[in-house]
Amino acid sequence: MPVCQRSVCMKRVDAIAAEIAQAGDLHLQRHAEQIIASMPSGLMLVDSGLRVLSINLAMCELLSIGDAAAVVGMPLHSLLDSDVLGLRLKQTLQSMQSPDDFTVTQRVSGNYRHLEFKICTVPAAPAETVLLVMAHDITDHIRSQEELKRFRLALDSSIDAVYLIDAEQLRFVDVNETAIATLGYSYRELLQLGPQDLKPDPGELEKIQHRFAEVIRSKHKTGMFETVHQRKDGARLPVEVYLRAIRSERRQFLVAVVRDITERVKAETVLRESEERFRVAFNQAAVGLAHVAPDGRWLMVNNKLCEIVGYSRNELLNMAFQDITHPDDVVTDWAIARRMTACEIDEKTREKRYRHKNGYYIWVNLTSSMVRSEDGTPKYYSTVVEDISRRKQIEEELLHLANHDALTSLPNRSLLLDRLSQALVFAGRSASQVAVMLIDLDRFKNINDSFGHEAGDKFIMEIGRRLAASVRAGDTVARLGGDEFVLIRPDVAQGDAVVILAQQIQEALGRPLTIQGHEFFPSGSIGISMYPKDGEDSQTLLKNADTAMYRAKDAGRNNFQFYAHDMNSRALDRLKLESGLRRALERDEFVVHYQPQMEIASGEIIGAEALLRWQAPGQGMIFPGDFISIAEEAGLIVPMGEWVLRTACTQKKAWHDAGMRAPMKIAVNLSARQFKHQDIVKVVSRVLEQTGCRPEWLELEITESVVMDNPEAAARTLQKLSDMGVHLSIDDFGTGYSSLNYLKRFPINSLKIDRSFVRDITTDVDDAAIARAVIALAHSLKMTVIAEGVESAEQLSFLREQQCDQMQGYYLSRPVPAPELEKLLNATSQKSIKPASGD
Ligand SMILES: Nc1nc2c(ncn2[C@@H]2O[C@H](COP(=O)(O)O[C@H]3[C@@H](O)[C@H](n4cnc5c(=O)[nH]c(N)nc54)O[C@@H]3COP(=O)(O)O)[C@@H](O)[C@H]2O)c(=O)[nH]1
Repeated sequence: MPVCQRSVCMKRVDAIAAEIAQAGDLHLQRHAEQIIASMPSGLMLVDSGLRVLSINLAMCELLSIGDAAAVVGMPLHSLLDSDVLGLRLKQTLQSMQSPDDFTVTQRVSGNYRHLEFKICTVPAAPAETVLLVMAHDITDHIRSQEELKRFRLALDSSIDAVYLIDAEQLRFVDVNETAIATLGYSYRELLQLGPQDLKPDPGELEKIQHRFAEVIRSKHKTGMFETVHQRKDGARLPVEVYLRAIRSERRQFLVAVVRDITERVKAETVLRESEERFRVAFNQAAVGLAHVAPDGRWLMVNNKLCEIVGYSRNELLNMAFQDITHPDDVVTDWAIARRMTACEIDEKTREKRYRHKNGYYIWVNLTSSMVRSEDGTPKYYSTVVEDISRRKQIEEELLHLANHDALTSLPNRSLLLDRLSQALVFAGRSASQVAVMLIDLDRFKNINDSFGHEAGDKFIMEIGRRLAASVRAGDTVARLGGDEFVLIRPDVAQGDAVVILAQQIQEALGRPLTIQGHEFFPSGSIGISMYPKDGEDSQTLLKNADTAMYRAKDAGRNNFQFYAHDMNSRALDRLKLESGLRRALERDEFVVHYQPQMEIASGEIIGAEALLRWQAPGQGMIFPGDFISIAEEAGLIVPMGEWVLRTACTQKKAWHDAGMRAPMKIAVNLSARQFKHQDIVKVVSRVLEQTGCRPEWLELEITESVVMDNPEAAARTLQKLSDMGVHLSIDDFGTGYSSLNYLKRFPINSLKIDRSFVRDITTDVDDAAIARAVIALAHSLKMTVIAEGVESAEQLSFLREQQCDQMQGYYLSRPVPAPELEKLLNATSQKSIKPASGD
């Protein structure tokens, strides 16, 4: 029952008692009984013996009495669990004064009920004292009081300060114990204050009003912010405030739950300071530092790393590590990354290369480890980068010093032996030869003795330069000391190549040399040993080359000697052949023979190939197979080739002018060296002009390797020749690169099926298939196709069946001198081809 309602009832108990007293005889007073019965509160009259005189229904309900009449006259204690009421009634009878209200707990139907009792004497009954007992059920009231107490206790126990704020007055209406403890004000003091009084900073009132208004207007009526409160003692207190707007009794309140965040702010400050310290240390570290994402992107880089790789921070943060890593190192980096991701390794240190922004590579020593989130997911690689370019450079310089001769910078003995053993291993596997040349300068001691060591050093340095310039990539020139040099040529196919090399070395050494105003004519004695013939290990080969070198010295210096005698005689033969070739042009010892070419369908001779022969005095006819390669290597092919071209063009013009039966075109072979080292376009146009031969009468035969060496340059040259009207043919087709791509790009008129395919064309299915394919290919590219080396009717018949356009070979005629070709043309019926005589 609410407090006010109870007090109304309790006031009325006196009035009721007075009313009853005025009625006179209590026992018979019907009026008094009526009054009691009609009251909503529990009422009963008790006599001085504490027996029930009268009881109303409300009291019966409170005491759980079923029949009111049955209890009249019964002692009061039989109706109640507690004897508190009895005691109070006795005290009242003794003192004749009404006691204060008191509460009795009565068990009713298994539940406890709290009853508030009021006792009053009925003053108008002198003969016998009668007491009026009034009771109310205050169980609900007590329960809600307890709930309120519990709630208050909970509120006061909260670690957060809680304020109930009157939003209009901006005053605290209530606060909890924590608020009191936190701020240092008493409860009363706080109720005199408002939220603005807790703010140390000026202008806070407006801010608070504004913020409160926002929360009140907001949909969820809540808000949260951080601020600083000031305690009573002036200390500042960082807080986090959760606000909720509530309305009660038509007034607007705000509940503020305020959490002290001093520790959190301290922790954040510590963290911020720590991060700042880390940032400064990270950026100013003397080594490069970075965080790299699992996909390789740079996430964080310090100043030193930027300095090492030459990129700005922003540039790097838009790149990945692989963008600036040497291609050879990227694979290793990813392999390590994979192992780290799989937790196989925690950390890895390695040396690798980054490409500096300026394009050059730098060596770094890199240590990386993986940083993972709490659940183990890879977050980033933490990387430490140290620039070791200088160290690497020093290492390289030391390595160079350890392996090279200080005067000439050529490899020294140690590196020479290393290279030689590598060359021997390779040659052993590929069944090739290795040449070891020991070069000893002739009379070098005289230079040293006569002109001093400075001149001697300059002399040696120049010789070293000349030797190094005379060799090709893959060769090694080393200085053993003094005036001794060694040259290694790996992968030698033929001994002839070594002879040429020895000649080149002699030539290079022999060029006059001026030092300190004196002219010298250097020369060297060269000893040559060959792997595997003259030894299978480095020491033996060097020893034998040394022996051969002494033989060269004995033979009068300035010459070369092979360790194996048969090589010397072969070298001698080759040298003889070469010097013979050099004189052959001047001495007019070359002749050109012509081999006719026939159109298969018509049997008509439509062309002839010009083929060079050498009539060396006393040696009979020498065929190109024996001298063309030497002429190529010695560079003699260029004047020889031009001579053949001129001779063939002159012959063709002569046949034409004489009105004779003659082949329509003359085919001339062009060597690779001619094609590359001569302005062949100029040579051909000059020869055509000088001889009067028409361009369409001339066909130039080139091999696949000639054009494939430098396809771009070859395409330009061939186009110019083709534009002149000269025919172009690919010789020995199928034996070289056979790149079909160039066939489309070059202005080629015909393909020549190599005679190695024609030889077994009727017996070997593969050769037959190749021939068929070449014919089909040529036709599809609108080229004519000619088969060379046709020696039999069967071969010709096969080619005819396959619609090969032309043929050339002994079956028609061997290459013959011009007059014989003329005879052949005149004598032979062009429809009935018979083998003809020739060389
Ligand atoms: N750069 C130059 N190369 C030239 C020149 N003259 C010739 N050569 C090249 O020398 C190679 C050998 O030529 P040769 O000894 O003259 O042989 C040619 C023919 O005699 C031979 N041939 C022709 N028909 C047959 C045959 O039925 N059977 C058979 N066994 N041999 C035959 O083929 C050679 C022609 O070949 P090709 O040039 O490929 O058409 C040779 O590679 C010549 O090219 C020159 O002046 N400059």
